[in-house]
Amino acid sequence: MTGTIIDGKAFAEGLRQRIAGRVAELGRVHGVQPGLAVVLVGEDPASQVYVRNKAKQTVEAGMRSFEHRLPATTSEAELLALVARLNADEAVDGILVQLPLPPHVNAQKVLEAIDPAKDVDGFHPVNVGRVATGGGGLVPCTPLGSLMLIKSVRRDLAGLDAVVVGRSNIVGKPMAQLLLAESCTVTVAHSRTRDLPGVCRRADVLVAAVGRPQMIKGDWVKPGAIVIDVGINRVPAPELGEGKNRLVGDVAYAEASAVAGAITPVPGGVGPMTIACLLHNTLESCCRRRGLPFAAP
Ligand SMILES: Nc1nc2c(c(=O)[nH]1)N[C@@H](CN(C=O)c1ccc(C(=O)N[C@@H](CCC(=O)O)C(=O)O)cc1)CN2
Ligand SMILES: [Mg+2]
Repeated sequence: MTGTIIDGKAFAEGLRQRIAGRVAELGRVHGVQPGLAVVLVGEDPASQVYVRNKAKQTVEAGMRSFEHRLPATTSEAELLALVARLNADEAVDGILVQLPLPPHVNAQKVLEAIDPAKDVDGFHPVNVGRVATGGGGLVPCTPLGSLMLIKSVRRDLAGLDAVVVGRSNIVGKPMAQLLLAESCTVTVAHSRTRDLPGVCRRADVLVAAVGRPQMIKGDWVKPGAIVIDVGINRVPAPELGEGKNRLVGDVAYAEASAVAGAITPVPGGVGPMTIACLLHNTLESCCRRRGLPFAAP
């Protein structure tokens, strides 16, 4: 038996098309064009790819893209000054500072300097608090996309046992909040959890966000479970040629897909949803900032 493969690439493409339709309508009816500013500090190769893709998909959705590429030597004060300018810029509805930042910059301080109304990453404590209290804050993109994929295979999650492996501020903690809001019974597991395989085996919904290649084995998965793999790990792949790498998730996919009811692949699962949800949040912040109605696209 192989579980349903949840095609995040196709879902993200559909979502981006629906967003583009809404953006076109905003322009026609209200003369408004959402704008997203993305800030990249330094030359991290993966971050450069993500930022390029964000800018490309922003423009394809009909939004304005403002790219700010700064050298790795940029000081915290210079970065804070840029954030202040973007906060004040009426054409900018969303601000995203690509992570990771260089070690000499206090990332939390920079994230907290972003106007919560423009915080399309949903990392500002005001949005974290609103999401935790059900108050309609901007939701971090990866957990939001993961929830959309879960709900694409099962609408009603009430009463299900959900296990989130990983407790990061970016994925694990907000994911747990979203599943709790869906009336799941949520466990957040992490590196110090006792009997992690046993805890995972209880999960009707299992979200893996630990950053360890293929750590979650097939026999940790409850038969029929929905498995969401947030991991993006580059591992050596000598079979592809000398010095080559390939991407794997946090889940041992071949084993787990034989047991799961539905599972996301890596690549092509959660990853593409992250940028689609960034556009979703930019549309949402544009509408909310201007007092226009926003309904999920
Ligand atoms: N400010 C932020 N920084 C970072 C975030 C974030 O949400 N906000 N998330 C990650 C990186 N990220 C977006 O920034 C991201 C990661 C992965 C993908 C994606 O499409 N992955 C593909 C594979 C891509 C590849 O081949 O490398 C997939 O999984 O299919 C998009 C965006 C860290 N920083
Ligand atoms: Mg992400």
